[in-house]
Amino acid sequence: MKKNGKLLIVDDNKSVLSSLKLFLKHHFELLDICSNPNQIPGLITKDKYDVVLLDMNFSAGVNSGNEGLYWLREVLKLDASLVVILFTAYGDVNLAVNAMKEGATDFILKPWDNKKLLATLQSGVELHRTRVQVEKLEQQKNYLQKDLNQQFVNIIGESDAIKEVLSTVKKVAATDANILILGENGTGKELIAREIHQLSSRKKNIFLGVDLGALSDNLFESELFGHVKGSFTDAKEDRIGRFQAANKGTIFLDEIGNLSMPMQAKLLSILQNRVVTPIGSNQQDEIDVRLICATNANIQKLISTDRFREDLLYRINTITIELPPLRERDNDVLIIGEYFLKQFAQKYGKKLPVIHPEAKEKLVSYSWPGNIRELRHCMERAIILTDSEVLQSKDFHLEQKDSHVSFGSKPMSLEEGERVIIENSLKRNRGNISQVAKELNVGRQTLYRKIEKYNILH
Ligand SMILES: Nc1ncnc2c1ncn2[C@@H]1O[C@H](COP(=O)(O)OP(=O)(O)OP(=O)(O)O)[C@@H](O)[C@H]1O
Repeated sequence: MKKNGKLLIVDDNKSVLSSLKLFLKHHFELLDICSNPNQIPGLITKDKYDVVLLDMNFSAGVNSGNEGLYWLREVLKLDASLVVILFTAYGDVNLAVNAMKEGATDFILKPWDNKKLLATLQSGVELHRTRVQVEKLEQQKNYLQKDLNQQFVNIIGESDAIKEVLSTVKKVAATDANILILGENGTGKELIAREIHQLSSRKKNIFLGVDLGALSDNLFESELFGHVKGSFTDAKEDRIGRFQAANKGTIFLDEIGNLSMPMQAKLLSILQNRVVTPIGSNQQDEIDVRLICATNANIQKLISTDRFREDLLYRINTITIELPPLRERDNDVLIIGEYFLKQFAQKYGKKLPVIHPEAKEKLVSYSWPGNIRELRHCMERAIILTDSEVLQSKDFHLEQKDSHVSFGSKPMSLEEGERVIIENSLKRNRGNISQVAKELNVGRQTLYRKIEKYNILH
């Protein structure tokens, strides 16, 4: 017979306790007994039991049932989802009705019938499991609701660079491999993460994004793993973490490079053990999530300066996808720009303007430090402000400072200049040494020597 359910029996009559234990221990996976109700607060923690079978009268000679009602309230304060079944030799209908109003689920009279008692306790276990499931689904729904408010966006672009990314996305989506997406701000890392989820077998389940950059160390654990009511001052109610909410789906951890070392250790242990423990609970929740991480930081540099754990990197980067900056995506600036123009013209009820060839040149030669997000804002602003059918250069307000080339106005030595040139060329050619050597017209060996000399990470 399969044992199912976790039960606590509280009764001051020790012989009642031992005969119940003898009979019920074959049916329940956990069975605790207690003859002193004052021990209840020490015994109950969130989700430890499914059902509490609670005597109504404890002090000798008192049989008003008031003690039972008092302890019923205390039990429910400790875990509101618990199923409490009251147990009394002096039961009457009024007492039963009062107890049910206070949150008891059922009532059993002594002397009891074993078969009936067992059936009542077993349905109590089912009821508790359903309550917990409903609670989780309710919170998952809240997360989903937030996600539904996100607009669905097509991935636009015809450059070789983006085509290559999309072909990798198709290959890896079907697997459950952990993926690390690298790329500057606004290059579409989240969009790509969503696409991977959409193309995976998990697409019917939740995609949950977490901006780690916005989470303090204090919030990290409770947001990701959940907490039980009262485990810290602001924990006003039980709450599931994002890992539990994303169960069977995909979790997207953005800005992973911003995670502090202690939090990296916590994340690593979760990924190794595939279980999370909410703060204040001693129950572990198994997690089945696909992990996609993203960062705009140079992870190798963070590792070499002891700011990122190498073992964590190996856990999260089974596959790495690098998103090229917009300036390296050939004509995509115009293709994506015109797509946004059309979108915003519709949104603001304007006639779709065309872009003057000179303005097109300006858009193509601009370095787009904020990438596609900046392009989107730029197009929105142009549509809002223009009354003309042709958009001129002046209609696009571009940040003139070219952040890519970091030759500032302050004096610089020849060597410093050389270093900046090499770094920029490496960025442009995404670390491809042969292309950089060709572009700078030096031999590969010379280039390697200089990279070493200037301690350039690539
Ligand atoms: N190829 C694309 N086609 C259409 N829209 C895109 C494309 N790539 C990105 N976008 C849009 O650009 C904006 C920025 O994209 P996203 O938020 O995915 O970038 P990110 O790299 O995750 O940014 P951050 O590093 O700041 O978190 C979003 O509005 C997104 O919908």
